[in-house]
Parts: sequence; C-alpha cells; structure tokens
Amino acid sequence: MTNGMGNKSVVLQDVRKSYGNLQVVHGIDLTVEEGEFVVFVGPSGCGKSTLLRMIAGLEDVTDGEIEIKGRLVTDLDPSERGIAMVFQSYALYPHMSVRENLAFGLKMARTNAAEIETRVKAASAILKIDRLLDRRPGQLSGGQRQRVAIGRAIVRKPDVFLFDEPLSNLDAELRVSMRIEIARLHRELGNTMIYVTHDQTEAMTLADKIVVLRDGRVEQAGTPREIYEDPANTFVAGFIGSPRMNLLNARWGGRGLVEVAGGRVESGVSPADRPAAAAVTLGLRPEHLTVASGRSGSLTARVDFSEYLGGTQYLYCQLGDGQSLTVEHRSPTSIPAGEQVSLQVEPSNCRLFDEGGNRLR
Ligand SMILES: Nc1ncnc2c1ncn2[C@@H]1O[C@H](COP(=O)(O)OP(=O)(O)OP(=O)(O)O)[C@@H](O)[C@H]1O
Repeated sequence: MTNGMGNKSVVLQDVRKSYGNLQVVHGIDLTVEEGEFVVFVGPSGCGKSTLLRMIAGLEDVTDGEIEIKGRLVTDLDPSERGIAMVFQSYALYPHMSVRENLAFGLKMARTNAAEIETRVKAASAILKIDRLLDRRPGQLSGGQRQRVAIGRAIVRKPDVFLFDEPLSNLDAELRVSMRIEIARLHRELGNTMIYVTHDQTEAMTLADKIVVLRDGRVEQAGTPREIYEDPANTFVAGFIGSPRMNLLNARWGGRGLVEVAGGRVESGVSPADRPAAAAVTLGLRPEHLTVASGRSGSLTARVDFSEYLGGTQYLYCQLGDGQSLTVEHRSPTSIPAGEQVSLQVEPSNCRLFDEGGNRLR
C-alpha cells in the first residue's frame, strides 16, 4: 500500500464483499485524493452504500484492503478511522436537544467541556443552526434535521466525511438548496468527502470525481466532464445526462460513416479493423441534434410528441426504422407533433460503441 504518501486520503485495493455465496462488490480499486469530493453513483442495488459502509467500517470487507490517510483501517472500528458519516435518515437522538445531539459523540470521546462548547458553536455557525440549539429534532423541518446531522459530523473534525444519500428525504426545492450548502461546506472545510447518491444532478454538480458503479463494479471514474463528454461505454453514456443520450442501433459504413435508419452520419471516428456493416451503437445527446432546414440533415425523423419547457423544447421522435430519438430543440419557433424533421449532428458530437457497448475511438 501507499503508506505515508500524504496526498492520498482513501485508497481501496481490490475490495470485495459477499453476503453468503452472493458477491455484491467485485474487486474495487480506487484512490481518493486529499480534499477531493468523490461521488459514487449508480442504479439501485449496484453496491454504492455497501462500498461506503465498508469505508466507514460499518460493514466487514470480505477481501481487499482499505487505507485512510496512509493508515491501514480494514480491521479497525468505525470510531478509529477518522471518518464521520451522515445518513439519509439523519439518525438523530429524538429525546436530546440539537445542542446535545451535536455534543454527544464528543462527550463519548471524553472531549473536555470547553472544547465541546467551541466546536458546537463553530459548527452551528457554519450551518446556520445557532438559533435551533435548544430545540429537539421533532421540532425541526427535514432540512434543519439534516443540517444537525451534518453538524454532528463536523464537530468530530474527521479526516473524511461520508454521506449516504443525505438529501433523498427532502423535497425537490430543499434538495437543491442543501446541495449548494454541501458544496459550500466542502469549499470551506476542504476535507475529503465521499458521497453516495442515485441522483445524477447531485453527482454532476458536487463531484470532483464521479465513480459510476454497476453490479458491484466500477464502470468509469472521472471528472463530471470526462464522464459526460467521454463515456467509456453505453451504460455510462445512458446513465449520465437528462434526457438521456440516444443510443441508436447502426452499422459501420467505413471511412467514418455510420448508417442508421436509412441515413448516413459522419461520425468523426475511424476505428481500426471494423468490418464493413458491423453492428455499432451511435450515441447522440439530445442537445447535439439540430433541426436542419429543408432536407439538409443526415437523419429524418417524425415528431411523435413534443414538450415545451420555455427555454427549450423536447421533441420525442421516431426514425424511419422505428427507433426512438429525443431532440432538445432550442429555438423560438416550436415544432408540433406530426411534423417531419431533418436532423443534423456535428461529427465531434458523435459517440460510437461496439457490439459489447464499449467505446470506439
Ligand atoms: N445484508 C445483506 N444481505 C444480503 N444482501 C445484501 C445485504 N445488504 C445489501 N445486499 C445486496 O447487495 C447489493 C448492493 O446493495 P447496496 O445497498 O449497496 O446498493 P445501493 O447501490 O446502495 O442501492 P440503493 O441505491 O437502492 O440504496 C444489493 O443487491 C443488495 O440486495
């Protein structure tokens, strides 16, 4: 392992987890840098929470090693790992005041009273909950409870914050404001944070690095921009982005051309040794398709349904061969259902994948 490297905060080496005969995490290697905000994202059941709980020490590791700040922690108790975790359920003590909730962990760790007072004061100022200190959790809104839960993590001055879907019990508006609060907190504290969510907007907006998981494996890890612009496979391409990337069945036409639904699209990609007419998947993001005038585009589609959202319009279309296609249309003139449209795409915006779903470059 990387003892004493200093800039590595959390290192996972071939981490595996099985419940009985069922393996749910299949050998994950990951390095989280000091101060980095890393988001684990993926569909339900992909193993995000299990992975986070293994880092926290709340779940045994079946195989592999976990290191935090240069220290091997695989077999240490949660309290010995220098981490603090914030749960979706808040996990506050209902019979204690906010002040007592914040102080409780420190009391248990025999921190002296003056120090507890200082830390509680500092944390409640950061989270703007100073005026709620004498209330009980039952007298707080959901957002305020989550602030207290985060405050309880802050007072412990952990090396690493672990968040398990902390905003999923909040309503849509509150989620947005708490998301911004968490981003601000990260900027102010500068700690390493690892955050689990199935919400791709949270992943895109909060992360320095997104780790996309599926079935207990890492599909891709990278900056939000890398994940969005340079997806490694059709799973990542389809998972991140809303509305999702169009993934069209197509055939390789040679010399950069892709044949799809009777049209030919210049893909800008020329993968070596692709036999002519080999099946490929053409990935086109809705915002990269533009409605061309007349028939000058490379694809023709019929608009089945359209949604007007003010600044933009989503066109749900069908290609000649029945494949569906979503187009994000940004123009003052809206296009009604039933219309035939000619669509154009820049070669630099085409993403090509092989039959196994892996990216062709
Ligand atoms: N105690 C357990 N016993 C058996 N299987 C479990 C146990 N806990 C989790 N699993 C299984 O492990 C897999 C990963 O679960 P995990 O909770 O980590 O997924 P997740 O990605 O966090 O999903 P979600 O977004 O739904 O919370 C799932 O298939 C789940 O059914």
